[in-house]
Amino acid sequence: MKKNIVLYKKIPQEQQHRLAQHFNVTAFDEVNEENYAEFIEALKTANGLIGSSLELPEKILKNAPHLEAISTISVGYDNFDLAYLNQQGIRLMNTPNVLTDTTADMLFMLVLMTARRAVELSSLVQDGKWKNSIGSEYYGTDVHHKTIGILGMGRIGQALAKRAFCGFDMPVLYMSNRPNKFVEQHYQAKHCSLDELLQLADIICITLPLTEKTEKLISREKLALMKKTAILVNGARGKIIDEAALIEALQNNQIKAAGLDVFEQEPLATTSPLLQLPNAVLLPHIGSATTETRLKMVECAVDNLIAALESEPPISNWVNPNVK
Ligand SMILES: NC(=O)C1=CN([C@@H]2O[C@H](COP(=O)(O)OP(=O)(O)OC[C@H]3O[C@@H](n4cnc5c(N)ncnc54)[C@H](OP(=O)(O)O)[C@@H]3O)[C@@H](O)[C@H]2O)C=CC1
Ligand SMILES: O=CC(=O)O
Repeated sequence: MKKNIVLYKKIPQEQQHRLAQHFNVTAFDEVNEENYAEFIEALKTANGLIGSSLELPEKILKNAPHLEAISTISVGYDNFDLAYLNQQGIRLMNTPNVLTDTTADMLFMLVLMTARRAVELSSLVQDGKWKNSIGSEYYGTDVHHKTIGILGMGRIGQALAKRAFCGFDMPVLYMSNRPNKFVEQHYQAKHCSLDELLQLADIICITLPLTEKTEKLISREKLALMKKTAILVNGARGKIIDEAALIEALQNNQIKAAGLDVFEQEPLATTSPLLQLPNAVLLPHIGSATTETRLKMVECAVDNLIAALESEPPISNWVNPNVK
């Protein structure tokens, strides 16, 4: 007999068809206020879940007493309570690797956009305000040969270090749980403490996961350590930065600029002071958002769910393999 699964994201037809060959699928393009009760009802018989961009804490998953596996279409899994999943014996799978290069490309784009003031200057053209050759008040900052500081030297951190060192001749500093021989040998990267990195780097990029240890890691005190000319780029999770403190630092020109793909609350509120700041470049969480990569992520997540519900371990991309 087929197992029951709930799909809570719109995915390509072909991939939904693959799921339907293996499972009874209850599908939601997204979960919202209107279909929330229906979603909770579907959880009651669900053996598996697949989707992304939804907080699924214990109080929601309690409605799913038969749940065996969750396949998230993302590499990050901070929207789940891992301790609860472990306690309940629920397998969690994610989609690492397939999005690494695309996310690193986006991060480097955000570095360049922020340093070269791309949004601000593009709007001059679009608003018909480009009348003369631009003056020094609009000059940007060089990126090549500047020191990049990377927080978290995992898959995306390494791909970013490669772009910075090989493409832009940038000395690389990094902060990670442990030294990484590969980046030290190939990109001459130097392992340092968080405080050292914040004091020395010209461009600081966050590629850490959101955990209890990294939440608000970039606090008011840490922002105060950065150079006045520093650029801060976050392509990981918004809650790693104290956003109110960052807004103040940008308003007071305590640091030069920030490039943000992620925010404490998403979508960003239309009342956020960040929207008024010319020295903030804001993107709507698009790290992996290319047609090719999003398709690979869905394919990977579908494979993961089929394996999690139909195979014996070892299973790829298993976040909590301690759960049998
Ligand atoms: N903007 C977007 O659209 C996207 C955002 N992301 C975000 O990027 C994050 C990173 O992805 P990825 O590179 O694949 O993940 P990885 O797990 O490969 O890399 C994370 C790195 O951070 C290190 N780390 C974790 N906690 C700490 C800490 N407290 N101090 C220092 N280092 C730490 C890890 O070390 P160790 O292995 O020792 O724990 C690891 O090296 C994801 O978790 C996700 O949140 C990812 C894709 C797209
Ligand atoms: O934010 C995206 C992810 O894959 O994690």
